[in-house]
Formats: sequence, structure tokens, C-alpha cells
Amino acid sequence: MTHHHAFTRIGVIGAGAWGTALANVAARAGHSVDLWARDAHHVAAIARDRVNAKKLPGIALDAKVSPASDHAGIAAADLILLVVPTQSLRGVAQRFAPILKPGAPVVVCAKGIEQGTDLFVSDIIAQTMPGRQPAVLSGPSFAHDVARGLPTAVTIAASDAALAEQIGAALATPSFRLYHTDDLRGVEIGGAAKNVLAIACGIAAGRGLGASAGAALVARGFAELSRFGRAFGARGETLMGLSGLGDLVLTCGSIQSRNFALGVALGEGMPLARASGGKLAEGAFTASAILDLARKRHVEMPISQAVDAVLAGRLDIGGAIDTLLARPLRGEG
Ligand SMILES: NC(=O)c1ccc[n+]([C@@H]2O[C@H](COP(=O)([O-])OP(=O)(O)OC[C@H]3O[C@@H](n4cnc5c(N)ncnc54)[C@H](O)[C@@H]3O)[C@@H](O)[C@H]2O)c1
Ligand SMILES: O=P(O)(O)OC[C@H](O)CO
Repeated sequence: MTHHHAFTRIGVIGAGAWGTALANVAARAGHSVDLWARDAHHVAAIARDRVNAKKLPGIALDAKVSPASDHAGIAAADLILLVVPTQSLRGVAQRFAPILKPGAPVVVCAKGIEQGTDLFVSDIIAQTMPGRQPAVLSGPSFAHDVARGLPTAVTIAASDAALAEQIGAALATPSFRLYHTDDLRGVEIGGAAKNVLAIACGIAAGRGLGASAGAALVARGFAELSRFGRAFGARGETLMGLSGLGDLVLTCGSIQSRNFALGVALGEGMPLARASGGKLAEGAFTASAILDLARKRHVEMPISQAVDAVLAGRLDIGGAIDTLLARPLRGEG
């Protein structure tokens, strides 16, 4: 049965670039927003400056956003956005599971697959917050673009289509459009897979392989993202939508992407240990997990496989490119 949710108070867990940008979106959509971060010093600096200088510099925090390092605001929220990296999601979900308001839906805004368990983000929530309805928000959206109010369109997914629609309506602003769907699996797979492929596109760009090679990688990358998605129950239309093709195109074509930038640094010859520049590149953590899953379902993912081999130190950049070019000729599907 679908309940009608009235969301007035929104809790954002995680004050990184994306959490801070989404807190501003929710505030602009008319809600009171509590923005939680674990580090009290960071919270004090955000509250003092009304800017998250560490993670989203140059963007003023909306007056309706209250930063805090205690749990009170999150406990009172009737909609929760979980915006920590995928590999931290389980721990953070476990921490908050006992204190959230009963019935408050949880929207995961992270893009990845958990290492060790190979679980998709909604399954991490199913395990750690039993009985709570998970939703997933994903799609082409750089935190800075969204925070500056540039036009952005994303997908909001929940198994309960009406819930996805209600969350989409609650978060929408004139510049932030949410398309809703019940294909939760498709949406979380698109967001996870594109990060790994963006590293490959970055490597090609950093190595100077040219725009034609970049386009080939996007198209063949999308072919493997789609094969993987279909094997795990995603709908084709979802994979061709914002949180698949849309996000792949964004992330594979912009140095603003931390995944693409990691690839560029690798392609230019920077050692692995320094290539991320200390920034979060989700694809670097998701690569081994997505390949594990692909192997189990016999899905061929040569580009992701090359990225994983490079990140694990099993293959150098030249070797990875040779491997991809030396693959047997095949049909295009
Ligand atoms: N930045 C973007 O443009 C963007 C856009 C869409 C989706 N995302 C996704 O959002 C997620 C978060 O990315 P981000 O850009 O905000 O990263 P970020 O590096 O800016 O911030 C991550 C935040 O999570 C916090 N964190 C990490 N582990 C934690 C833990 N155990 N407990 C509490 N806090 C913890 C960190 O302190 C940090 O503030 C990623 O999955 C990313 O793919 C990011
Ligand atoms: O900086 P990236 O590579 O994490 O990309 C950010 C968003 O996921 C783009 O949609």
C-alpha cells in the first residue's frame, strides 16, 4: 500500500560536496534541512562561514540549512538523504538505523558497489535498515553545477513508484528536475558502472589518444554497462536514461569529474598512489566489485576489466590499451 508522505523536514547525512549541494536544493524546494557531518570542527566551520569551504567552496549555504554533528535534526526528519561514499554507507546506515523517524524513507545518493559483499546501494540499506523503503537518486549532476542553480535533471527511483514520485516532487526546484521510476536496480547500476568507465575515458584522454578513441570508449562502455545492467534485471530504457547513458556522457567528457580526472592523471603517467589528488573517485572502489559480479553472471566487460587491472597494478597503461585493441573482432551488440 502506498502512503502519502508529507515531507517538511529533510535530513542530509554527509556534508561532502554532494550532500551540501543537495541540502541547498532541498532548502530551495522549501524545506527545513538538517545537514549532518561527523566532524564537529568541520560543522563549526560551516556554521560560522555559512559555506562548506572544504568540500564546496564558493557556494553560500541556504539560510534554511542547519549544519550539526549531533543526531537530533536527523532523528526529526521525515525524509533522509544518505550522501556518504558507497564504502562508508553500511557503517553510517547502521549508526542511524535506530534513531530515524519510523516510516521516513531513505534516499541513497551514492554511486557505487560495496567491496567485499558486492552489494548494490539499495541492498546495503535493506540489510542495515530492515523495513525501511530505500530510494536511489542518480544521474548527470556535478555538485557545483547543482549548487549554482544550473539546470540539472536526475532520476529518483524506488520500487514503489508512488514513493519515487512523491520524493521527486518534494525535491524539485525550477533548476533541478527529477524523473521518477520504479526501476531501482537500473538506476543504481547506471550510477555505479559509469564511474569505472569514466576512468577509462580519462586514461585515453590523458594518454592523448584523441576524440575518436574517446567516443569509441563511450559507445563500447555503454554496451558493457547495458549488458551488465540487463543481466541484473535493469530495464533498457533506464540504462539509456539519465542514470546510465546520461551520466556516462557527462562523466566521460568532463575534467570536472573526479573519476575522469583520476584517469587523466594515470594516462599522463602519474603513479597510482597520487593520481586521485586526494579526491574521492568512486570508480576506483567499484571496479573490482563490478567485475566480480560480471564474472559470476558471465558478462563481458573488457573496458572495466582493463581499468580494474590498472588500478590493481596488474597492467600498465600501455598494456591496458594494447589489450583492448587486440581483442578479437566481433559483432557490435
Ligand atoms: N560530487 C558530485 O558532484 C556528486 C554528484 C552525484 C553523486 N555523487 C556521489 O555522492 C557520494 C558522495 O560524494 P561527494 O562528492 O559528496 O564526496 P566528498 O568527498 O565531497 O564527501 C564525502 C563526505 O562523506 C564523509 N564521510 C565519509 N565516510 C564517512 C563516514 N563513515 N561517516 C560520516 N561521514 C563520512 C566525508 O567526511 C565527506 O565529507 C559519492 O558516492 C558520489 O559518487 C557525487
Ligand atoms: O566527480 P565524479 O566523477 O564523482 O562525478 C560526479 C557525478 O557522479 C556526476 O554525475
